[in-house]
Amino acid sequence: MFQKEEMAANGTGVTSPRTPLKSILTEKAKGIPNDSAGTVKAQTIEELHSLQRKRSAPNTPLQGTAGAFANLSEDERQRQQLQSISASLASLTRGTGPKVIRGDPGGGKYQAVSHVAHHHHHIEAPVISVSDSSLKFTHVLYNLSPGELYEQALKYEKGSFLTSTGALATLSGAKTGRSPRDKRVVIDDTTQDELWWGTGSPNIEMDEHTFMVNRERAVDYLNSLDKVFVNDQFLNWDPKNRIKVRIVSCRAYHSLFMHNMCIRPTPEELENFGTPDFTIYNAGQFPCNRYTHYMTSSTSIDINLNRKEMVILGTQYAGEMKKGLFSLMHYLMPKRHILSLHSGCNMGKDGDVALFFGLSGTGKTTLSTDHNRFLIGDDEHCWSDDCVSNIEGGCYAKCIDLSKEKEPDIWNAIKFGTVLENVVFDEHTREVDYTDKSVTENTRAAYPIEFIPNAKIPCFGPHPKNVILLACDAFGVLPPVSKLSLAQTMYHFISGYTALVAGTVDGIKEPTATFSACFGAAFLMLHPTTYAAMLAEKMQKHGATGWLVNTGWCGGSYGSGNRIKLPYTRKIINAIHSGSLLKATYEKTEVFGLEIPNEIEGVPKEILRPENAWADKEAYKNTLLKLAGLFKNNFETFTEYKIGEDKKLTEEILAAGPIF
Ligand SMILES: Nc1ncnc2c1ncn2[C@@H]1O[C@H](COP(=O)(O)OP(=O)(O)O)[C@@H](O)[C@H]1O
Ligand SMILES: C=C(OP(=O)(O)O)C(=O)O
Ligand SMILES: [Ca+2]
Ligand SMILES: [Mn+2]
Repeated sequence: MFQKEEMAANGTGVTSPRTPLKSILTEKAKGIPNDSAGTVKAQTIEELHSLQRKRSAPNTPLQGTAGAFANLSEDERQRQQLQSISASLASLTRGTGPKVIRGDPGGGKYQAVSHVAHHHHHIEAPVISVSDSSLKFTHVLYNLSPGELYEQALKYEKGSFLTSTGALATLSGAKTGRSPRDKRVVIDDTTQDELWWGTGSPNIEMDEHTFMVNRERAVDYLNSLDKVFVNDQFLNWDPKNRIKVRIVSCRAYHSLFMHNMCIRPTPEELENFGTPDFTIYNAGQFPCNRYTHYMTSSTSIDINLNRKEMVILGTQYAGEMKKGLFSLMHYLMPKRHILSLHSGCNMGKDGDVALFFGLSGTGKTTLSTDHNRFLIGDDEHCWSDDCVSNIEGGCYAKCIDLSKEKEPDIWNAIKFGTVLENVVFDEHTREVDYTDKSVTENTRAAYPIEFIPNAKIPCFGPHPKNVILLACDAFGVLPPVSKLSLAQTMYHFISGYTALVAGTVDGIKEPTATFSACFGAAFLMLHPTTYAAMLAEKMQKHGATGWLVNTGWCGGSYGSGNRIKLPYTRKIINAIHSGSLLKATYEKTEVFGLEIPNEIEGVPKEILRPENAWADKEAYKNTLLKLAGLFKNNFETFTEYKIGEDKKLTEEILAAGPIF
């Protein structure tokens, strides 16, 4: 247990008061009044420095003997917390192993506390490194604050820098995006029947034993380190359906990223945190063993629903943690009859809520972050019988070509506390060049949602009125906006289309169509029709209107046309929110059968109808038919499925695709 003498011996406890030395006055100084207020109370330099940092619970462990009563319970709390963390990190196949103690090995500001119940004396951190892992100590940096994490990153992690606006610039290493091919899900008696496997599914199977092999590898790696970061946080703002998550990681960057992205507990909530519902072991700096069964590269992201654990090896891209937890929610929430959504969400002053679905880069974050509306969340939500709630506590915005004029709220959110991934900055001024793609095109900013001035906190709201499906159509044939019937909404939701221009190689780049069921197949755990049926039911019940918005090209495909200007898309979105677009007159398009409004205030009439915007009408028609064919091929896999109990709706959905 924790003992006072040992604390004093460690240099951080109380020392016996010394008699201050008498000051010597020189002849010269005699005329100058003694400014007693300018003398510090500290007796030593260490003490002086310790005064600089005000103690606070719960992130900074208590030092000294302030408040005997509070101290006791704090010790006990810390002991329990450490027991829980070391249980998390225990090797499950060996009797002995590294021990977890609290604090930073290098900092000296943290107090080492022995957690091992049967050790009644304090054990000091080893001075020499020992090869016997049972003698090894791993320090836990538990729920550190952004300031503490900045210091850790700047001091120990190469590639960490302060930018001119106070953000923490980091590098995610070799991987600058997710590795969906390296994702594995444990197949067991339960998941075999419950989950979506096979063609089109993101869930590639792995057996329980292999999961344990990777888990052991991750845990051993984490335990071999001098320190690990532990975040205990929440998912889902709906208090009835909150999930407790623990993230064990090796980098301050990862800890700060999750601090920003998950919901941050209050000190009281942290005190009563208890056992997490799910734990991530992020040993991303360390590769998996490619000779292990099921491994096809040195990266592996493994989910075990039965053990409520996720293991990350061989990738430091922080988005894996965020989207791994999203996959978990896609499993847990439908079990509670709650629909999990890959969407942004915001609310107007009158309480009208809109959802923004779309694949990566289509505008969920950009368009849900709207200065005239309250932001509920930018990427992951739950729709229950009571409300729509954000799963996360932060946003993850793309930064490529970010401009202050077009996206002021995101721009201003990039300040102290924000993690800026893989951006390039001026070595001297530390000003970020958002146009620079030298590291990657997928540059990102992760910030707490309250960095957006009009965030709706707590992040939930009433049932949605509008469901906006975003597609960045690089073919340039989908209209900038169309109103959808329920069947059309379901057809496009299940299709999950977008077409981006991949790569930055010189020469002409063909747009490539991507179809991703429910606008996020990569994160689905159950068959897409499960989610689709729930969406249809909810939209019907609450009378929500579906819209298809093309945030991509118009007047031609990528190369000849241009991307629709963001201010125009914002005007379109405003007309949806205000209800004015619902009252417009419409005309139906051929092939896709989409209802296009005849006019929208502030948007040039000629861009509303794609064929009018294209100079080459024949090229337009050919491109349109090409895309329609791609839609048809993609939907083939779904034609055998029923969507919910409503047979009529299923038939309507099948008929709601392109006809040619
Ligand atoms: N018309 C437009 N509508 C939406 N986004 C646009 C438009 N034109 C350009 N963009 C850019 O496209 C990107 C959309 O990315 P983002 O909102 O992060 O997508 P998501 O959150 O869906 O992954 C942003 O960089 C944004 O500036
Ligand atoms: C973080 C991601 O989300 P998005 O690109 O949709 O913002 C991702 O897909 O890796
Ligand atoms: Ca996403
Ligand atoms: Mn986004």
